[in-house]
Amino acid sequence: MSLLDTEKQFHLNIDKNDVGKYVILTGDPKRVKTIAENLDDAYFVADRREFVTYTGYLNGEKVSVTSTGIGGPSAAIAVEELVKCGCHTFIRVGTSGGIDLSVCGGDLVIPTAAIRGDGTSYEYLPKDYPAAADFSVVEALKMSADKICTGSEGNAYHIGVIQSKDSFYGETNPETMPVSDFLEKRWEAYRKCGCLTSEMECASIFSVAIARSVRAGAVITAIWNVERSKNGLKDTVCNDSTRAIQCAVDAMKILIDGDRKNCTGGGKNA
Ligand SMILES: O=P(O)(O)O[C@H]1O[C@H](CO)[C@@H](O)[C@H]1O
Ligand SMILES: O=c1cc[nH]c(=O)[nH]1
Repeated sequence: MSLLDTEKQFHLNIDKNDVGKYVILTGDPKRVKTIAENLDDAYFVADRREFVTYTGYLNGEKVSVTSTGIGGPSAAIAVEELVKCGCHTFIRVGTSGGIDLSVCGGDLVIPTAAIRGDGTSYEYLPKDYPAAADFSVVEALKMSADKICTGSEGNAYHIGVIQSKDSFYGETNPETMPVSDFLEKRWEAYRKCGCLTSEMECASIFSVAIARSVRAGAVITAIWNVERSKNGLKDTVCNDSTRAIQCAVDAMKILIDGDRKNCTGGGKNA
């Protein structure tokens, strides 16, 4: 008998009765309650380490919200333990720093894939395998972003490749690092390739999802874009996740309804 054989998952302190099969993930534990307020009849489930979980309902289906903490290792643990509890569909709601000049502070970014600048994904996938988001999740997020962003005074949304990395300050203060040359050249190459924005969990989350045959996608708010100010463009700072949360919630409803219509239990192998 090991500590891992208990009914409750070792880190998240949840079991399969505590969570729905559909889960919204987010980095910040304090964002979980705010997201859960968008579910019907949401209730608190567990709070251990960086992992806070609430459960409620969308369109009558049980849906959970769980925080992953910052970075790939803890995000991978969250997805692993949720999959062990039967979860098969994940949408990450996150924040990021814009890279492509078209991305303004407050814009939404829906990744099709994440550059694997994390360490965790290398313990899951071969090094040349892409950390791609699940297409049906991307499609559902695009449908909801179309509705949220069309005709609104607010910000645009973008779909494409993003960067995941392990060091926040390696992104924001690369010039202070002994490896500044490497970091700055790499960032510039990503920018030239059209990489949209930079965050810290998608590559690991998508990689675990691929390895475990479940679906994962993300909607990320770019809270600023230093490339814009460097290039003489206006750089607005907007750290408001309201639209990303709405986009994720609406997309989850689309996925739930789609699974019901197709008479599948959801998930990749359904
Ligand atoms: O807002 P969250 O989801 O935490 O995402 C971003 O914010 C954190 C860094 O400030 C990293 O976790 C990064 O991925
Ligand atoms: O610039 C940013 C902002 C949020 N999160 C990141 O990882 N980078």
